[in-house]
Amino acid sequence: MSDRKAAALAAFKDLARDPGVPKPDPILVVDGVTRRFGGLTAVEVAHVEIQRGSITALIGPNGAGKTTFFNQLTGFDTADAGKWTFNGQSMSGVPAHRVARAGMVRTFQLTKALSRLTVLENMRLGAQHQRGENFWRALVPGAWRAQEEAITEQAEELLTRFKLDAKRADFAGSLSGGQRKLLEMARALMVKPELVMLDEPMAGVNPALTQSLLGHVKNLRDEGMTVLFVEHDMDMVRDISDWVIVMAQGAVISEGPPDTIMSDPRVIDAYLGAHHDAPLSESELQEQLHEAEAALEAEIEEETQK
Ligand SMILES: Nc1ncnc2c1ncn2[C@@H]1O[C@H](COP(=O)(O)OP(=O)(O)OP(=O)(O)O)[C@@H](O)[C@H]1O
Repeated sequence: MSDRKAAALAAFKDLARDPGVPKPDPILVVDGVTRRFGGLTAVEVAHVEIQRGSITALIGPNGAGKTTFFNQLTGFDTADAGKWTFNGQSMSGVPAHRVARAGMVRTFQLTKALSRLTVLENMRLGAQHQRGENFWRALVPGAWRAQEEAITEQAEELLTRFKLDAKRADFAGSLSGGQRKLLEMARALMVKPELVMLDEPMAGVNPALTQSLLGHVKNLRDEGMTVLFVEHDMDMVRDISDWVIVMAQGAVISEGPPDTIMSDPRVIDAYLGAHHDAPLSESELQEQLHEAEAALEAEIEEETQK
């Protein structure tokens, strides 16, 4: 186990499993964030803290509000109410590019427009907000060029690390599902973030690339970054997260370690209540089937005894 993993686990060791439980050293603190779409309250998070230097998974049934919450925190969506701080600095209402510049960045799925750019161009775009203001650009072209070169150099380094260097001149749209995920992660690192927020990092990834992607996510923590990710794949959640936060119907309903979180009755209720997309592994599914069969048999027996 890496030192950082051990430190992260030590930080969570004695924490209560309550929604909103305070963390020893939070990098992100959220209070009273709500988002309504017409009559629907998509997000209603009373309080939540993300521990610095850890990998935290955000899980919950479809429509629980995870993506909306991510979008609010990173400035891509507005909140109807609420406050949140990153490193003690208020981020409520701050636009996305400034949130990223402050060190909090989220990954994005490749849009159509980005697919038509090359891999290297995508990386360079990731650094967009690092650039000097246009004013200085006009006045000091030499300095600008030096910065451009530094950005390209950083992009090349990251592409090598993510084994995408051979693809640098290819259109991003030609990459496989897993390579796209690697590019999304590499692009986010262009701003040298402290907190990396990953939206479904394993979605659409071929099993051959799974381990490599998991390794990259763990590396982020081992290099001192904090990772918060939304994911439906419970095997991945168990494999890499130090702590799990569960959302349902917009609110945080439970928190806890990955190996026990799914046995929390509040979590079971939330997933069963959602009637779809329960994040069950094969063995859990089997167990649930057995339980249902046993219950049915007991019921039949009861009926026949009447
Ligand atoms: N722009 C929007 N306009 C109207 N309703 C929206 C909008 N965005 C999200 N919603 C609704 O808000 C709720 C939360 O959606 P959200 O996508 O945040 O959930 P999620 O937990 O990320 O779900 P999934 O796991 O399926 O991605 C859903 O009921 C969704 O239909």
